[in-house]
Amino acid sequence: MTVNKVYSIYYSGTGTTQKIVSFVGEHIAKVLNVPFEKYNFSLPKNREKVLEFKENELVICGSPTYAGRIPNVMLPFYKNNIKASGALAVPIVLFGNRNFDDSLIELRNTLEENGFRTIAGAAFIGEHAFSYTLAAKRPDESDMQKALLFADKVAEKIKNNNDIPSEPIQVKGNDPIRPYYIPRDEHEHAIDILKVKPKVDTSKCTNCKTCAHVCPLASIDFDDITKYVGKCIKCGACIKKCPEHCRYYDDEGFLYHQHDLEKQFERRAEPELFY
Ligand SMILES: Cc1cc2nc3c(=O)[nH]c(=O)nc-3n(C[C@H](O)[C@H](O)[C@H](O)COP(=O)(O)O)c2cc1C
Repeated sequence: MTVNKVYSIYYSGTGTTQKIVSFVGEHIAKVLNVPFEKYNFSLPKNREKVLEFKENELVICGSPTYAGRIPNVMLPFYKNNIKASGALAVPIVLFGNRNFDDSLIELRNTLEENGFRTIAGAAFIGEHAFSYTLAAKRPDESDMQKALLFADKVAEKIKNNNDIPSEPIQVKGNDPIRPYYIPRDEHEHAIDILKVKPKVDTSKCTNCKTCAHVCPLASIDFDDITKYVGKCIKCGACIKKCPEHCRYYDDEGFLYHQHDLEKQFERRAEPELFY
């Protein structure tokens, strides 16, 4: 099997998926001495086309873990717009130090259903979109070392033709895939964060409109950035990319869940690599 081009494609609200998936793709391309291209479909205008990959191409495809799965609003793009006729693929998920549950296996299955042959997979850890302390500043130096090792293993596998099995890569996760993870309060009652949206501290806002530009669902009103014209998926892009740090959550249930995650999942989760 020869690979003549490597792609990194991803949705990434706060940039952690982008960091790992770009690095892995770029490194593999370097080792194989072939061209490399990135495709970021975080913004709606980049989710309009169908991407088709040929047999001699390798796609490193990334997604953050949301509620233990691929983000449900992005799933249609993963399912319908990333197609292949025998191209190789490597699914990678980024999770916020709790668990990646079934997100990796869901991404693997989706790629296989779309005509890819998955040859490796990985789950890395990224600073949690809801928090500045949970997995703070990850992926860090140690994670990048593991990403390097992983990229080398994938490149090696491609170079040694015989290592490419006909079966999908075995990864951790349940199949059939479990329902979305539900946050719960101290009485085990479900916390509904669906309608929660960040607020704006207008005393700090300079109206630069970064938040409106980076929203993956284009849900922030350009004329009045305190207003929403669509759904909020709480991806954290508007909060973490605001240069003045003026967007925040004040919903009681959401804050309970955030603090609960920070308390319960303080331990350091490590990347899991499958190759
Ligand atoms: C709506 C939502 C749900 C999430 N659910 C999980 C989860 O189930 N498990 C987990 O460990 N992290 C979870 N996270 C954290 C993200 O997986 C983590 O922040 C990831 O690094 C985000 O990737 P990005 O920077 O590419 O957007 C969730 C984040 C969001 C926004």
